[in-house]
Amino acid sequence: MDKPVNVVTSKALEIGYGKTTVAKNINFSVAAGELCAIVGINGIGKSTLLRTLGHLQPKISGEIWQDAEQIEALKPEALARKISVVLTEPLASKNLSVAELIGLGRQPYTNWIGSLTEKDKQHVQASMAALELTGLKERKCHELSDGQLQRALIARAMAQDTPTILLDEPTSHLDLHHKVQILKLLKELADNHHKTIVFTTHEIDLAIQLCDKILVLNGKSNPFGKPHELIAQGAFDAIFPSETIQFDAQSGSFRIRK
Ligand SMILES: Nc1ncnc2c1ncn2[C@@H]1O[C@H](COP(=O)(O)OP(=O)(O)OP(=O)(O)O)[C@@H](O)[C@H]1O
Repeated sequence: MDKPVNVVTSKALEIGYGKTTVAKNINFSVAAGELCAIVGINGIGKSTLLRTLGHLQPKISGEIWQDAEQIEALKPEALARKISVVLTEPLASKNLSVAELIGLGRQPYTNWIGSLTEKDKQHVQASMAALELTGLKERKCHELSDGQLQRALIARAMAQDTPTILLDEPTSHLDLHHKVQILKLLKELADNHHKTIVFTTHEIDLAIQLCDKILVLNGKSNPFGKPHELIAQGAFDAIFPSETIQFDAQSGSFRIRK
């Protein structure tokens, strides 16, 4: 059998700030074509983990691998061609047009002036088309709805053309329809464009329905696996206090305890 390609792996990973540990014992492996959600309660360390995986902050201990290389061994240019990161932070300039924002995704490939070649422009156009943004390409980013801006940020990551895409809460501030739309787009990017996609979310029910893999940060063992395996292990049962919310393994969703 062929070896899986573009695998992002963590082994005994410990994350945090300075000497303060936020989470440890994090072990997972996500391959090309797989969509993986990181879930867990507020403050458990989802965003910290995502930033650590993108090498935007240092780990405390353990290992993060992108295929056969540990990410600390990658030079910044090599990292920018392997991993794109979509964060929740506000944009530095919302005065950019949608096309300009997506064009920034080509920075790892452009010359020092940042001018786009024909190939770069083709990537920008393909990303715009995939995220259904072509009709909005002249719009300024401050004129977009939250859902449209989220799509533009994902298009920028797609234009960066990295095998791995990491996203921090790509569905926050969106209504249910647009949450599902974004998650289906991510699934489509993983399936049809063979990306390795890891994102943080509070939408556990949706992640169970749509993701190939889920990492549950729970402050202890941090179970990881396919949704049905995690359901069978009871990994979702103790995420929230049982006196308020119960996980229903039959439907794979949470129920309010009345
Ligand atoms: N820059 C920072 N310096 C020190 N501690 C931080 C910093 N950012 C976050 N923390 C702490 O790290 C812990 C994990 O925060 P993080 O944002 O990763 O959690 P999260 O699971 O993404 O939370 P949420 O679901 O609320 O977004 C929290 O206790 C938080 O206060």
